[in-house]
Amino acid sequence: MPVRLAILASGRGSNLQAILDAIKAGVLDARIAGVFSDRPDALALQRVPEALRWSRTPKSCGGREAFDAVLADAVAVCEPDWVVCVGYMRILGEAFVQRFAGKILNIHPSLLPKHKGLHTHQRALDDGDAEHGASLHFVDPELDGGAVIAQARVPVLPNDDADTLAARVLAVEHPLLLGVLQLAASGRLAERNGQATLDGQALFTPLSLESMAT
Ligand SMILES: Nc1nc2c(c(=O)[nH]1)N[C@@H](CN(C=O)c1ccc(C(=O)N[C@@H](CCC(=O)O)C(=O)O)cc1)CN2
Ligand SMILES: NCC(=O)N[C@@H]1O[C@H](COP(=O)([O-])[O-])[C@@H](O)[C@H]1O
Repeated sequence: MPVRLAILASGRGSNLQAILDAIKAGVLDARIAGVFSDRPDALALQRVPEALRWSRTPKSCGGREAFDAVLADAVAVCEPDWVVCVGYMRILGEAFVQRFAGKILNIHPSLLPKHKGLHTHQRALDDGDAEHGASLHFVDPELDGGAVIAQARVPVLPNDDADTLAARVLAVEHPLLLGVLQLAASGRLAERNGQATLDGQALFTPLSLESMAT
């Protein structure tokens, strides 16, 4: 039975497109139950049929807390097995996180716990990091503080700027996301007591792209 994915996105949706392509290719046993955005103009919304799109602005809902509640109700309607944040640029409130506890995943463009938050590529450059990358983690109320499931690493090159580095990271985000979603779809992934577990065993170090490929 395909797992039901509720997608939260605020932007162009290349990670969503990677999910759609994997489903179509038959390599991800999942279906998109809905795409939810805080930005009605998000290109991610255009990647799915209109019936799967939902968008409101926090302002139209009367502020952040009210928006989170309306969003949670809308996500609940599609009865997701997993809620997947792919470039969703709003911090989810505690009530939302608790309502979907253990089911919310996020892809973050840094090697957590380094560079939580925004502008991660420029910060990696500013810090002179030799490598950078992406993390796939469970979402908890703390921003980018949830248990890390998997990471993909890329070198920082001498002539990099934030855009070239972001492009190199994005290229590994897609396989990282799909590798973790395949584990989720096969029932092997879970969050227990704030820890990521695979086949019931706690993950003390994040999975790598290579380890998920085998
Ligand atoms: N409770 C949580 N919510 C979210 C998490 C999380 O780990 N815990 N991850 C984020 C995604 N994210 C980084 O991966 C992230 C999203 C948004 C922000 C942020 O500072 N947003 C600002 C608004 C920014 C804007 O409008 O452009 C804000 O919400 O005030 C930082 C990191 C998804 N949610
Ligand atoms: N803090 C969250 C964050 O910055 N997420 C990042 O937004 C981009 C979305 O790209 P996409 O819309 O092409 O999938 C991705 O690089 C993702 O890591």
